[in-house]
Amino acid sequence: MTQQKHYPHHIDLKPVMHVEGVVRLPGSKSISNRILLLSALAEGETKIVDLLASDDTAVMLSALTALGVHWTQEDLGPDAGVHQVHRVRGAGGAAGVAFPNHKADLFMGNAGTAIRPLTAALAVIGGDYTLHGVQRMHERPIGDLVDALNAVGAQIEYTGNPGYPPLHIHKGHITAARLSVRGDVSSQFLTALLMVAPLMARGHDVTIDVVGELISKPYIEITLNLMRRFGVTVEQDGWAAFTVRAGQSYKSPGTIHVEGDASSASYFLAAGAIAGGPVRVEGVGRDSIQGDVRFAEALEQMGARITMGDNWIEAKSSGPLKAVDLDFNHIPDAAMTIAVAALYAEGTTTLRNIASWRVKETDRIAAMATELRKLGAEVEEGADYLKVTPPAVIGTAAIDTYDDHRMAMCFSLASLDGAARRGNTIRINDPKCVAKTFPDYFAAFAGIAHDNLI
Ligand SMILES: O=C(O)C1=C[C@@H](OP(=O)(O)O)[C@@H](O)[C@H](O)C1
Ligand SMILES: C=C(OP(=O)(O)O)C(=O)O
Repeated sequence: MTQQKHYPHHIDLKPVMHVEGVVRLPGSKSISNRILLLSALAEGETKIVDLLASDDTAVMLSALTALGVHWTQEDLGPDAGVHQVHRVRGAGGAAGVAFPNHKADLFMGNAGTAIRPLTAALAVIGGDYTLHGVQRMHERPIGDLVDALNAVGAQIEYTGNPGYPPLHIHKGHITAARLSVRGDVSSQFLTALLMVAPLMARGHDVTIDVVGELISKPYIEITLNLMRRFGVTVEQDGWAAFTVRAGQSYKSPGTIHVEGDASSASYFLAAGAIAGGPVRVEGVGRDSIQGDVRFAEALEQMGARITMGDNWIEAKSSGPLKAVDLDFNHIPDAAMTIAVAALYAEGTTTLRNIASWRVKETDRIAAMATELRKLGAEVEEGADYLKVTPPAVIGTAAIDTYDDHRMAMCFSLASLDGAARRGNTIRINDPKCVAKTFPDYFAAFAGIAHDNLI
């Protein structure tokens, strides 16, 4: 993959006495992969500024190449790294969307934002496609999406275990005007169907009904917002039904800019809240379309001082953090950062309504509980919750990361010196997993870390 850095087998983080500084965030994963697919489905060429460069976007770009979609990355010479520019030539037109290659084998790594929407797009467009990923991808559910599509005439077959990738997509025939999909395992299934609804709404409206409680709702807002930028509006009946009127199709917006990643912001903001600050992240703020900016509210409830502009957020400490007891269904990714920040809070922090953690990069409830306990925390783990009571002083430990970028990034925070609860030397095993969304994470973390104890 293009983003491989030369990472060692492990990284040892010395105790950090103080954090301060400004971090320019990498592009949002959720926005990047949505924009790439929408650009490919649209009519016209889209210029994308500041696309995330990471494993998850690399697999999406490779898939577009395999499908025959033409895209380029501009060589900006000395400006490279300041602003990234990609151009994608859309495969949409008056006759619908036609990818040049009708047969392809697509490796999707462990990118949910790639495999789920692409499965829907390829099932609707039709062809002879196989989609597969890393071993963990083959343990992450996709059955609700496949059921929704096959029920209306798609031809998607499981070539491994039923309900999971790998998949083989054959040419189906979808004419239905109404589909239904479960919303309680992953919101990405609804996102996938929404993104392809205009491809189905040829000559008739298409309505998608959501069965069961929809989780991770702010990600649906990102989907709807970006569809609008590409010229398609969706009528919403609460969170229960979504209708795309007949005759709409995606058109390139010309140039589109990718915001900084709000989930990636959470580690730096938490660092500022724990160990002095101020730490400012640039690239997300009040104007963001990402639900994870609401991480700042949770941090504020823990006692951090937060300030926000249109395109930046800043966090600093204001005395010891306090424990919180909150529902984190709306911010499942950034919520992991709260679980580690809880090491520095007075009292027991409870994270509720996080069952989806169990089907992400790893079983994140189990992994989080195991690794927090290594540092001396008392942890109670339930089917959909976690309770974290911090130790008096954080222990030293080698943290296993389970090929989960967020485990590696979150646990870097345990090296911080926060209030009376001194951080410690922390070994992060297999740190290269951060390449899924943030290949330069440890360099960015080192950039705000000061007065490291040798
Ligand atoms: O649509 C998206 O971009 C995402 C949705 C969320 O997944 P779930 O809907 O499975 O919770 C989130 O955890 C993931 O990192 C990105
Ligand atoms: C759950 C995540 O990823 P994915 O997009 O693969 O679901 C994540 O990035 O935390």
